[in-house]
Amino acid sequence: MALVPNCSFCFFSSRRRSGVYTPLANQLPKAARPSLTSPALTPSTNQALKTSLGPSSPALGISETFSNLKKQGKVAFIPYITAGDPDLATTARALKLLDHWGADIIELGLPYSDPVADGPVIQASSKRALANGTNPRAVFSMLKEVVPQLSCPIAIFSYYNLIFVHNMDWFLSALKDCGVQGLIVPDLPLEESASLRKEATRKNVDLVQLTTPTTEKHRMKAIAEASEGFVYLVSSVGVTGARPSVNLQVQFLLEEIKEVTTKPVAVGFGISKPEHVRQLSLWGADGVIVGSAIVKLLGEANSTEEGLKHVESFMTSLKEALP
Ligand SMILES: O=P(O)(O)OC[C@@H](O)[C@@H](O)c1c[nH]c2ccccc12
Repeated sequence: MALVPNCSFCFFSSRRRSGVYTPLANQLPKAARPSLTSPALTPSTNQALKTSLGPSSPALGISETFSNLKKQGKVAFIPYITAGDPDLATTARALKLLDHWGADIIELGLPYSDPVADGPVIQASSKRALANGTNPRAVFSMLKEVVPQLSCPIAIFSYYNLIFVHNMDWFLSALKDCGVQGLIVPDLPLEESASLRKEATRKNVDLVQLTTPTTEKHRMKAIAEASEGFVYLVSSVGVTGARPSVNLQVQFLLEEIKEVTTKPVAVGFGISKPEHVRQLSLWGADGVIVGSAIVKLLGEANSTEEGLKHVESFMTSLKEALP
């Protein structure tokens, strides 16, 4: 199904029993974080470290992150994972490791029962997370503990219905309280986003807007003007999911969008190979967003350890292809 920003979806999510987030075991400052294979990540070491650690320096904002990277001639690497898949303790650990492995911004998805813009990999991931009771409250309580230890900003990814049923003011206050800096709502068309934009601005949360290959230029301009933090350029029509190659149209879409905005533009959908990220950076993308390929590695591994190790080597291969 094409992601059509000017079509509003109406979702009814079934309310879930409240998930519980157990306290995070491994709290390590960025500098002290060994790779996954190191024995240092044992509960007893982490417990000892836990008492001595204060919060790391607060993460930069999303816009600052992009401007710092631009000054260095670098492109932002933005991984997406689904919160609660396979559980929130693993998500807490994955956030810290993605940060340690060089994520510049992390997109954290709230699992939802009707993810119409998602392909099978993220749909399955959401299903697993919902099955273990993951819900926004549990995710936010996990983030309250983890965000102060990250050096990269977090952007929450949520379908609009989850915001609607939890009350917009509560939802955005909760984001602010746990230190989340951005929000991406793929099924909220620009024309229907005024109140959410107003609330997000009040709470100093960047509401990122999305533009697609089918977006008319005048509308692309309006979307870019309304977008905070960065503009999300969806690379291809259809749903999320790794693709063999990058849509060649993206080169022209990037040229077009850069004629109408100076805001950073990050490209997502289908990115899953080093040659994809290399090509996008040559075409002028300010960031690349990788979701399904990472979610698949995590979700299909025999164990969490194995999944995280696969993600580490996959992420390293993509980061090496970026300037
Ligand atoms: O999964 P992909 O093809 O790598 O695309 C990024 C995507 O996962 C993430 O940005 C995202 C997850 N669900 C979405 C729904 C719509 C737009 C974007 C998304």
